Amino acid sequence: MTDPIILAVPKGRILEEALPLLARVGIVPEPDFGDKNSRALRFRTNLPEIDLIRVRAFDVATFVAHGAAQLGIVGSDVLAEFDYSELYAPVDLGIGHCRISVAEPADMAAKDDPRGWSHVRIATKYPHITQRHFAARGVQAECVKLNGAMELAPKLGLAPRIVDLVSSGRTLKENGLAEVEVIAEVTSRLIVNRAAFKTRAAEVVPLVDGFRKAAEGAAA
Ligand SMILES: Nc1ncnc2c1ncn2[C@@H]1O[C@H](COP(=O)(O)OP(=O)(O)OP(=O)(O)O)[C@@H](O)[C@H]1O
Ligand SMILES: O=P(O)(O)OC[C@H]1O[C@H](OP(=O)(O)OP(=O)(O)O)[C@H](O)[C@@H]1O
Repeated sequence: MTDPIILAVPKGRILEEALPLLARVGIVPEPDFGDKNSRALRFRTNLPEIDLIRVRAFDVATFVAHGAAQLGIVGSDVLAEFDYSELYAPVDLGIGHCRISVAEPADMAAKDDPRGWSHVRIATKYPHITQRHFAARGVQAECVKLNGAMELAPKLGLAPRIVDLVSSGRTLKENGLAEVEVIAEVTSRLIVNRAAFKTRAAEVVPLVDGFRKAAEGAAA
């Protein structure tokens, strides 16, 4: 028997939105998969030819790019940050809606003009997106890499501005920050390892079609 196809799913907030989508594709994971207390990392499904792994959001792209998993579900923020050439992202799944934005303390934003910036210091989990965004208009971005809680950086003097994900805007507001520029809108994508798309086409192509139909059905 050939090895099962492995689908990598992020264990954070996308997981909840991914479960109904998987059901529409006809993939029902074993019960432990949705249980945040479970320590298991690899899970069987109702389909013997498909297993799921639950990994950190940024690691979904790494597992799939290296062919350790054939498919994955990942935010377009992660794809833009890594820009892996081994990945093909054929389906916008319409889940995980948010945006990636520049923010700064609300009192500073009230009198700031982003058009006047020539050099910015930014705390972020996304240094490549940040540098590309600012380089495109000739602004030099010096990034301090953090893995979370970016919102603390301005008040504590680590960096006056941040680049982070924003959805309701509540996290910014509760930390005295204001959004000053939207860099990009974000949704989650189905990603496929390019080599697997060719070598395991008989299994991968119907799955990609299944996800496309499930995403279109949810949007209709
Ligand atoms: N506020 C949000 N609203 C909607 N989608 C979001 C939001 N925050 C993050 N996402 C999406 O979910 C993905 C995972 O988010 P995030 O990195 O915050 O999760 P996490 O569980 O903290 O991940 P990790 O622990 O691996 O860093 C992001 O890459 C993004 O695509
Ligand atoms: O605009 P809001 O609706 O407040 O959402 C934005 C927050 O959501 C994400 O964090 P998450 O909750 O995933 O936690 P994390 O920073 O620990 O990853 C993001 O990093 C922001 O902090």
